[in-house]
Amino acid sequence: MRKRCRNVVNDSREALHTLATLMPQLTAHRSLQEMLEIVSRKLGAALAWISVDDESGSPQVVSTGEIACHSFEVTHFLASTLLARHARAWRVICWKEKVGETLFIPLHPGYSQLQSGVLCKIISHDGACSGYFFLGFTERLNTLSLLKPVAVIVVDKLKDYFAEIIARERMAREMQRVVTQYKILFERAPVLMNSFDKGNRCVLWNAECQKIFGWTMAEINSHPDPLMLFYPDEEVRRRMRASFSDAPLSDMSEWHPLRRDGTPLTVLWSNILLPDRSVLSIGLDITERKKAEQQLALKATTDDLTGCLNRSTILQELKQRQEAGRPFCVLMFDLDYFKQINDEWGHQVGDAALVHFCDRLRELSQPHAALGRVGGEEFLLLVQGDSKTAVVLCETLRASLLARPLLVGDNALVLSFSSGVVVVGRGQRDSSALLIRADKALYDAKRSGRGKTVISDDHL
Ligand SMILES: Nc1nc2c(ncn2[C@@H]2O[C@H](COP(=O)(O)OP(=O)(O)OP(=O)(O)O)[C@@H](O)[C@H]2O)c(=O)[nH]1
Repeated sequence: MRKRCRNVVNDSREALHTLATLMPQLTAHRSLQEMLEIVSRKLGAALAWISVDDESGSPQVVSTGEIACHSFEVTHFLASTLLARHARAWRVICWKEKVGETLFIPLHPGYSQLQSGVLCKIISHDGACSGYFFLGFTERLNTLSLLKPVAVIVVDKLKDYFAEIIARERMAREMQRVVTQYKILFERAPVLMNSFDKGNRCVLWNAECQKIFGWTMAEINSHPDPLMLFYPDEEVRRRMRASFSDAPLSDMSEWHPLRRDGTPLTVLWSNILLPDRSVLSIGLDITERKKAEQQLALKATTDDLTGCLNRSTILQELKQRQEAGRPFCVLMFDLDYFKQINDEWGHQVGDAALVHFCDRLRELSQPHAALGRVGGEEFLLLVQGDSKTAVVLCETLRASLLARPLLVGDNALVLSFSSGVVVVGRGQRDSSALLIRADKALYDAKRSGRGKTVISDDHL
């Protein structure tokens, strides 16, 4: 066995000297482990431990010295001493010899080595926590007659600090538990969480951020201004920085940051300014939801076959343009002999003819024109301009349908249409009257032989 170097207290002068040098070192700033090591070293103990009752029911044991001691042995040892029964704030038991036989099982190396010991029960002033403090020696206690009073004085001093140290260590463990919980929460939560310090360095970038944006934290921090990766536009970055608020989650606003592959996302962000001027951002990626909403909205307003606005949407658009008060033209189109196309070529070719007609018309229309399907083969077009604009458009469309007929196998179908035009002046707000006029002009075009455009000359 290794030769031990001890500083065992063996006369009164030495005891006093030990106490005098030990006491100033016992301060509440130290951890239990540090306290234990100092006391055990100073008093020459081969084993020292502190056992603190825990809320969990199993005592927390801190030990030091050459002989290993485990909480299992401590629990059994304490039970055998019956010290737990004593309600006094502290109490001491001394073993003059063979304490190892009480503390350890026969196979344990400490069984025969440990001869004497001092066990103290300590209850804090407020009774909130209790614990045990043990010092074990390889020498017999009757040769160390001064050890007990020294241990008693030390324990009395320690008692004052125990509650404080234990509470502090519990608090530290609790803090650690909370920090671990938050770390797991930040890391695994299915929401975007990131944080940038006041120097614009990324200090938190959770798994969801990495998954959605595609950047790792190291990649982000390799950029001089990480925000640029997500918002290349300077003005957007300025607005983003202005949105940092110290009111958490009060206003989640919609942003369109870029992913690593350059595709835009739709994210609801709440950017919380923390007291140290760092920013914690919590976000929800609503890109897919937004797309689905847009698709639903599109479906609700467009005609599935031709992609034009549907009947209710084009009529609503007509109303809005009338209310805006600016002059415009209404063109009502109807394909000629469409029934024959269906009958001769089948319904699918009829559908293709409708799509072909709308595609040609869209190509020729102004960017702000509105095209809607109001019936089977009947369409409404709203354009800026006068009757001349409308007539030119109709003629150009006829030329386009002639130049680019609908191809059905080897056959080329030239689509013909009739149209009625109404010029809408300021103050004409009755859309039903306007549609009646357009319909009448269209009917006149049909009656006069089809393939024509008639301008309504009625006045409201
Ligand atoms: N393929 C196809 N046909 C449609 C659709 N909607 C309506 N139709 C057909 O369009 C035809 C319209 O016939 P009519 O109102 O007689 O019109 P037309 O044959 O063009 O005659 P005129 O307008 O007088 O020149 C009907 O046969 C409808 O079944 C559609 O979505 N697809």
